[in-house]
Amino acid sequence: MTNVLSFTPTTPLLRHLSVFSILRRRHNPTTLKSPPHTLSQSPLHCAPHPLPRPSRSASALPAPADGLMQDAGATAVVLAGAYGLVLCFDNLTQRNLLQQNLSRKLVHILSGIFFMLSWPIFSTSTDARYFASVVPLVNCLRLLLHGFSLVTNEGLVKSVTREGNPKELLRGPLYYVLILILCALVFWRESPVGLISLAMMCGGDGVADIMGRKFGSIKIPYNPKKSWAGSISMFLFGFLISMGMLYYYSFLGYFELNWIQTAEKVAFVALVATLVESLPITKVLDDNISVPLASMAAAYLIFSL
Ligand SMILES: C/C(=C\COP(=O)(O)O)CCC[C@H](C)CCC[C@H](C)CCCC(C)C
Ligand SMILES: Nc1ccn([C@@H]2O[C@H](COP(=O)(O)OP(=O)(O)O)[C@@H](O)[C@H]2O)c(=O)n1
Repeated sequence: MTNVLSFTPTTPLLRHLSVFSILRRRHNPTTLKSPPHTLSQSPLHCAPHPLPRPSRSASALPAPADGLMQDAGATAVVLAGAYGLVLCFDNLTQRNLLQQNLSRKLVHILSGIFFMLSWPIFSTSTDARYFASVVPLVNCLRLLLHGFSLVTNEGLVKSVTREGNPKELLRGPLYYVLILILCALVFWRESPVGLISLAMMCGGDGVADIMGRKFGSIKIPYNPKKSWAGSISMFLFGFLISMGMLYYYSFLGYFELNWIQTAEKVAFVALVATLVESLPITKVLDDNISVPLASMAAAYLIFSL
């Protein structure tokens, strides 16, 4: 199998791989007629492996309806997961088993990571990304309703804000879900750019807060609100979670990676994200916007080389 990380925008958006068709392919070696493509590079789209059309029994639904059912079900499952995650941390915070700040950060870290992990359960349809984007969109509406106090939900506010002020929902958390929507729609499962950017925002920035608050006695010279411990954690966890996510998608057959090159490129993106996160610009630009956007730009450039 050619071991190259490569993507191409020229190949039309062929049928995307879903975890089921990949597992079917993996466990049915006879269908793997030829090694996957080696493609020219571009960071926007990878042409999925040539997939044989799955054989369908006479009683099976026609492909579009089948995909529609799968995407509708996946959307319901991920929506329930999102609601359950926040409810779980709400309970832990309400029972004072978890500090509010830590609860918010764990929701920050886990929401995006679980969201990315869920993408392969959606169908191979080119519309699957729109179904997946419904989840952060529903949460966006939820944050708006609660942020403007049109609806009250103590638990959500307590598990997702710093001081328990509903208006806080209209900043960090809202930008966070908007970035989830952007990455799902623009990059989806086809490109490492979205996965790496979300890993930096969720894993890197989230862990930086936890480690920085706990061990951040030595501050960064140009930003006394940030610390070396926080920034080093941002780099390390942003890198590790990005690589882990790329390995997950590689295992499922979405990417073929040259791991040495990929590690070097992801390290570069993690460095850029860490530098941006350390800047004293939070009052002007929330780091749930600056970190993922800087990561997208850096990842797009470095994966184009
Ligand atoms: C607390 C959050 C952001 C705050 O960021 P910061 O200001 O501390 O830098 C995250 C808010 C998460 C949101 C309420 C729920 C998002 C759920 C997500 C769209 C889907 C998760 C699905 C998965 C299966 C659990
Ligand atoms: N690089 C970093 C990031 C955060 N932190 C610590 O984490 C706290 C919250 O960081 P932040 O303002 O970036 O929080 P969010 O905007 O990510 O919620 C900071 O006030 C620091 O105590 C750090 O020490 N070093």
